[in-house]
Amino acid sequence: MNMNSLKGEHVHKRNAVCILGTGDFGRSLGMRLIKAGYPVIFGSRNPKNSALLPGGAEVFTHADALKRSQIIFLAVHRENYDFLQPLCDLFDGKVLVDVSNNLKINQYRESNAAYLSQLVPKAIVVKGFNTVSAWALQSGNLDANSQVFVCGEDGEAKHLVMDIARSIGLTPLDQGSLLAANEVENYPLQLFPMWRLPFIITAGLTVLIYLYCLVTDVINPYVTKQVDDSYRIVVSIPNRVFPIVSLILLGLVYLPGVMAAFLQLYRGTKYKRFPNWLDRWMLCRKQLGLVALAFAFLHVFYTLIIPIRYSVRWKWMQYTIKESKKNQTAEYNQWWFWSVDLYLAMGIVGFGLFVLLGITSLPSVSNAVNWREFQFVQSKLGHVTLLLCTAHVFVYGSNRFLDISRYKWGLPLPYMLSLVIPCIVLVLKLILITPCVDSKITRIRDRSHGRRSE
Ligand SMILES: NC(=O)C1=CN([C@@H]2O[C@H](COP(=O)(O)OP(=O)(O)OC[C@H]3O[C@@H](n4cnc5c(N)ncnc54)[C@H](OP(=O)(O)O)[C@@H]3O)[C@@H](O)[C@H]2O)C=CC1
Ligand SMILES: [Cu+2]
Repeated sequence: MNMNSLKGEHVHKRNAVCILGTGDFGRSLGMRLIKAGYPVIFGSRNPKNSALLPGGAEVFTHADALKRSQIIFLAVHRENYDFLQPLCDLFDGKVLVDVSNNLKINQYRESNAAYLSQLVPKAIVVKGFNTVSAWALQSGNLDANSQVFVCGEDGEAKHLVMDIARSIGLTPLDQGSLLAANEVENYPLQLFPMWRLPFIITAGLTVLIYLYCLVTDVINPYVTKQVDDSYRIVVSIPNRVFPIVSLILLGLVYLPGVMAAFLQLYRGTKYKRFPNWLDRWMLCRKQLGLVALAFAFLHVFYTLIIPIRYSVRWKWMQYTIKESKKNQTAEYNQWWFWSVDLYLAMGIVGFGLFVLLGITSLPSVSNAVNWREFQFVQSKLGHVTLLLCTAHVFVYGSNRFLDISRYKWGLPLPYMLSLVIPCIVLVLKLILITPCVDSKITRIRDRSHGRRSE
């Protein structure tokens, strides 16, 4: 009749979940599970001493709790696992989830989950949930870090655990067999794991290109002509480095996607794992994109201040004085007007789309759009952004190349390097969207689907 009775019915459909250990993690997980409608049964060394447990949960001794449920979360530190040995027979055919973390990377020879499955051979051990903190579970603050890695030998057991994860608002990711547990356990101990590669690439590119420009723009004029152009260190050179690095990074965001599509095309199936490096690269695309966006922002700000820079105004003044002394005006150059407006416009629109891409990658926004919308924005719009930004840089540079008198040997090398990866991506993408190749890919994906449902 009313909502409560409906909810009550819903609750009855959920299977009871047992949690061994009433510490921080056990309690937080129990609270979330109860909110999601699961009956929760705690197993504790002191069942009477349980004032802090979430309301609605029941507490028993370990043995009694185990008898009441088919799925068990073990919220106890690895060092204390031996209490399970006498209870071994109660685990027969049950799913046992290992959520434990260690204090150091590779602290033990075998993963905690492997150790557990030796200790309790009758249980079906699944590793998971160790990447969420008790605090995040309790506060419901899962937006930023809702990913949980799950691995185990038994597919059905894994699905059960992944369903539970989903029902409490987490995003489970299947990592394969229990052999992956080592990696899954090391993950939370790494500092910014997804950011490491993007950070190294960005820092490397930035330093190299900066140094190159330093040599060509400051050191070379000083040594050969005794001209002191050292003021370029603070604005001119950074404003060349930022767009170049940004464009290279944006290219690197979309390169693994097109490479993966070609790999599928070559293999004729999409159900074969990608090589490890490609997987890793794909996983840090978002971070690469966000760094690229930050650099694009810097480029925009540095460009906006150009008119108020004293060095620039001084040069304009000198130019005007020179022209008036010669009593002549510069020629009216339509091509020049057009190309400057063109690259500025492409830069603005490209930057606008880039910001849009950044916004849609925020978890709170991507949760609000459905999968197709997200795919559309990130892939279609992403490649259009890349196209516009590449064109922006290309037209900007060709301006200088066509006018040989402005040609400096400092500009071309980093500039041309910045165009290489984006152009490769765009050409490959162009091939991929031609009707003939596109239909081939669709066929591969459809055929794979068919095979899977057989
Ligand atoms: N805290 C966190 O944010 C996270 C924790 N984890 C993992 O969850 C597990 C539990 O962590 P956490 O809750 O923080 O730890 P706590 O120390 O808060 O709780 C551990 C619980 O284990 C039980 N316990 C302790 N010693 C023994 C023993 N000798 N024999 C049997 N049971 C024992 C106790 O429950 P009782 O008194 O009821 O028997 C105790 O409350 C760990 O493996 C940890 O790595 C994973 C991700 C995040
Ligand atoms: Cu620019």
